[in-house]
Amino acid sequence: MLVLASASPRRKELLSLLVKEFLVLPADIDETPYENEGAKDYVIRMAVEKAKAATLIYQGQGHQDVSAVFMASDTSVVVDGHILGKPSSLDESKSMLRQLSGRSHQVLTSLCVCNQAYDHIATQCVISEVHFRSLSDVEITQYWKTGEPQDKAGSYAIQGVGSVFVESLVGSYSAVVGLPMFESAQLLAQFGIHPLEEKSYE
Ligand SMILES: Cc1cn([C@H]2C[C@H](O)[C@@H](COP(=O)(O)OP(=O)(O)OP(=O)(O)O)O2)c(=O)[nH]c1=O
Repeated sequence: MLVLASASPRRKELLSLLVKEFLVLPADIDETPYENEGAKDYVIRMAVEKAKAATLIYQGQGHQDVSAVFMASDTSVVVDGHILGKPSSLDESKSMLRQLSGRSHQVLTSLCVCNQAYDHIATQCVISEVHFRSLSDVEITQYWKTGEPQDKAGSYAIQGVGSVFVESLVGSYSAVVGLPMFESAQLLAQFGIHPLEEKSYE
């Protein structure tokens, strides 16, 4: 059984394109970066912690499948070395989007796939470069009212209305949305999960 350690509907939707059956177990972890922690180290640590937390929940639920595979991811927006998570207020959203206005930023999405014994842990970090046009304060406030920025890293969604801010993207679109498809397939293959070889597609 594959277990997706995530509360993100985007991740569930994207993974369902690769794997027909999997269990979703959201893992609640402390997402505070360590002091001076680099963005790449941070997103990888987050994915590993989410995956490990899911193994504990899985075992606590009494599942007996020792061959279960766990997968988790983390997406952060990085500008001038600052990690932007999800905004908790309009003020925070304004501050984030003003920082992103009229320039480029990076979106880092990590992946962790592991087994229950943790003797096989595969990780990866996908970095994409996104360029925003200049944003006015009025549209930032209007955007907040759409409800879209609230649960998104950096306070925007490239797959939603936020797409009107995005002048260009160099990298992986699916990674920015929350789950890098190419890299996910590669890591899952290390654990014997091969999307296009599943019999259910025949
Ligand atoms: C930049 C960007 C982020 N996002 C989302 C992806 C992630 O769901 C979210 C970043 O927060 P995360 O902490 O990576 O994920 P999450 O809390 O939503 O889910 P979980 O930790 O349980 O897996 O922002 C978009 O949907 N579109 C975008 O363009």
